[in-house]
This record gives sequence, C-alpha cells and structure tokens, in this order.
Amino acid sequence: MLEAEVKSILRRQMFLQRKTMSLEVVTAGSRTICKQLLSWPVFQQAKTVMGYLAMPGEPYLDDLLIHAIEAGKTVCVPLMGSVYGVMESAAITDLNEVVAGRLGVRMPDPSRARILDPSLIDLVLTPGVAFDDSGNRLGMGAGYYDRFLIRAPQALRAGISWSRQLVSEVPWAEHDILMQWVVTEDRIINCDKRLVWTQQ
Ligand SMILES: Nc1nc2c(c(=O)[nH]1)N(C=O)[C@@H](CNc1ccc(C(=O)N[C@@H](CCC(=O)O)C(=O)O)cc1)CN2
Ligand SMILES: Nc1ncnc2c1ncn2[C@@H]1O[C@H](COP(=O)(O)OP(=O)(O)OP(=O)(O)O)[C@@H](O)[C@H]1O
Repeated sequence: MLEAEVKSILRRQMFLQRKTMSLEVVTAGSRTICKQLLSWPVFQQAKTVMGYLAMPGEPYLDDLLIHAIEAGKTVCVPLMGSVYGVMESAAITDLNEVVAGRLGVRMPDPSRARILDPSLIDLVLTPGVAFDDSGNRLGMGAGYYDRFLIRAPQALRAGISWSRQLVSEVPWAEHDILMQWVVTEDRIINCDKRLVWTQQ
C-alpha cells in the first residue's frame, strides 16, 4: 500500500476519534495542555509564537494565546489564502478579531491581518490528527504545515496533541517535517534527545 493511502486511512480513523470527544473533555484537556505550555521553558523563552485557532475537537489554545499577547509576546496564527495548501502566518493582537475562515477554520480578519515573516518565528505550536514519539505528524492532509515550516527552519516545532492521538508510528514521506516535541495533557515528549534548548 502506498504511504499516502496508509496516511489517509489513519487520518480518517484518528480524525473521527477526535471528533467524538465531548466538549467537557476537550475543554478540560485544553486547560491542562495550556498549563503545561505555560510552565515550559521553551514556551516561556519564545518571543514570537505561532499558535493556531482550534477547530472542534482540537486542543484549544485561545486562553494561552491571550495570555501570551498580554505577556508581550508576538503571537501569530495561520492565515490561509486562496491557494489550497498554502498559508501565511498573521500576527494577532486580539482574539475577538478572528472571523470564520476557509475549511471550517477561524482566522484573523484578512482585511486587517499583518503577515509576519516566517523567519521571525521562535516556536510553532502545530496541530495534528496523529503524532508519534519520533516527531512524525499527520495533519489534515493538505500539506499546509509542511509547506509553511520549510520557510521557518529556525523555528522550534512542537506538536500539540491529545495523548490519545499518539500512535506507535505515523507513516512518513520525504516532504514531512519532524516535530522536536509533542505536548500532550500528560507530558512533553522530547523527540530529539540531542536537542537542547539554549537561551539566546
Ligand atoms: N486549527 C487548525 N488550523 C489550521 C490547520 C489545522 O490542522 N488546525 N491546518 C493544518 O493543516 C491548516 C488548515 N488545514 C485544513 C485542511 C483541510 C481541512 C478540511 O478538509 N476540512 C473539511 C472539514 C473537516 C471536518 O470537520 O469534517 C472541509 O472543510 O471539508 C481543514 C483544514 C491551517 N490551519
Ligand atoms: N513541501 C511540499 N512541497 C510539495 N508538496 C507537498 C509538500 N508538503 C506536502 N505536499 C503535498 O501535500 C499533500 C498532503 O501532504 P500530507 O499528507 O503530508 O499533509 P498533512 O501534513 O497531513 O497536512 P496539513 O499540513 O495540511 O495538516 C501531499 O500530496 C503532499 O505530497
């Protein structure tokens, strides 16, 4: 079976699993994940953080992003344009300004959005449908993050995942970009033991 087919079967299965989580479980789990991130030195030291605006079933980072903006960090989120699979990061200063976007994802108001150069990002909090502890990530299947992350090679990459979305092995392809950490409600997995966070 082709890697793309294996991915697509796993994606459907894990996406359905995520979709059936109750709002209570999602809310409580999101709070725990945000707490983990707040006490994580890598997050604390990042000055420019790319987060995401959660879709139903994903860990919600809204409270964390608000907190980060108030703490003086530069916060940006994906801004999908008209080309499928291609996105930019847009700085956001007020979560009340987000609008309903494409593909069921909230996004910053494009008429006011300030595109941020990917080379300025310190840390990308990356959503996904499944992860493994080597840092492989399975996304929504459009390649948005793989195409974006190669433009931000300096950024540290953390997958944000429910622990139930961890699998023994995510099928991978050449273009896939590895996560260096996966943050769940239970733990923060260091996918690359050689990687040490050094303060700049
Ligand atoms: N919160 C969040 N933002 C993100 C991503 C993500 O995974 N999570 N993305 C990660 O790449 C990009 C958006 N990628 C997407 C790719 C495909 C579909 C999609 O197929 N949506 C279906 C509806 C799915 C459903 O709810 O059943 C559709 O609109 O038909 C959605 C987002 C950028 N922003
Ligand atoms: N850097 C890239 N250059 C060209 N094509 C790419 C690149 N990254 C991904 N693709 C293509 O995009 C499609 C989706 O890729 P993949 O299954 O890895 O997406 P995903 O990581 O699950 O999605 P997303 O990032 O949107 O959540 C594939 O056909 C893949 O070949």
